[in-house]
Amino acid sequence: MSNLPKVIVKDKEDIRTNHINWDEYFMSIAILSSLRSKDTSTKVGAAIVSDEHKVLSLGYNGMPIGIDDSKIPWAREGASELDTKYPYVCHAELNAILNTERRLKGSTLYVTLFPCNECAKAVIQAGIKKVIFLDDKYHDKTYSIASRKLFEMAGVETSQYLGRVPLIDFGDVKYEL
Ligand SMILES: Nc1ccn([C@H]2C[C@H](O)[C@@H](COP(=O)(O)O)O2)c(=O)n1
Ligand SMILES: [Zn+2]
Repeated sequence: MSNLPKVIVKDKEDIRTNHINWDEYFMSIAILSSLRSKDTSTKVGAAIVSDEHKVLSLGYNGMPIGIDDSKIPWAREGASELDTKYPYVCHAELNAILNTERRLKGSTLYVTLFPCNECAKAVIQAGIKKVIFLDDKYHDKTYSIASRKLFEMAGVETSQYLGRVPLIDFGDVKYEL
């Protein structure tokens, strides 16, 4: 039996419906990347893409390289902030920026969660010109408001992805909206 995916398209004659579009393709890659994250509550994935539709880098939220992530808490709350994940975890967008030596000027970031202000600063400094995000669950948090201000002032275009998302199911790890 073949392990290749069976090709199912609605209309084999219609060139528009028998393949996914660029946004669907790159957001799907960001979603798939998010499933690499060990965060038990929010898995975030990011893909940085050139204006020629080439993938320049990928990332997901995780502990910094060389840090034994089984020794760091993944908790959201603890006796002190030091007992939570927040001071240690490296965000998906920052990882994607740091995971490449390629020039990112003029590129587009696809990310499954709207960037925080720290990542927004890194996005701007890297010369990324467009951010396409999926979820915006922290829209009213101060760091999201600051991100929007920073992006606007720096001329970084942002837009929410409202297209189709893939069904990814590895059994024990799956993506659900
Ligand atoms: N744009 C973002 C926002 C957050 N993250 C990471 C940081 C944490 O690992 C997780 C958020 O956890 P929660 O507070 O929802 O339990 O997502 C990121 O990578 N990029
Ligand atoms: Zn961030």
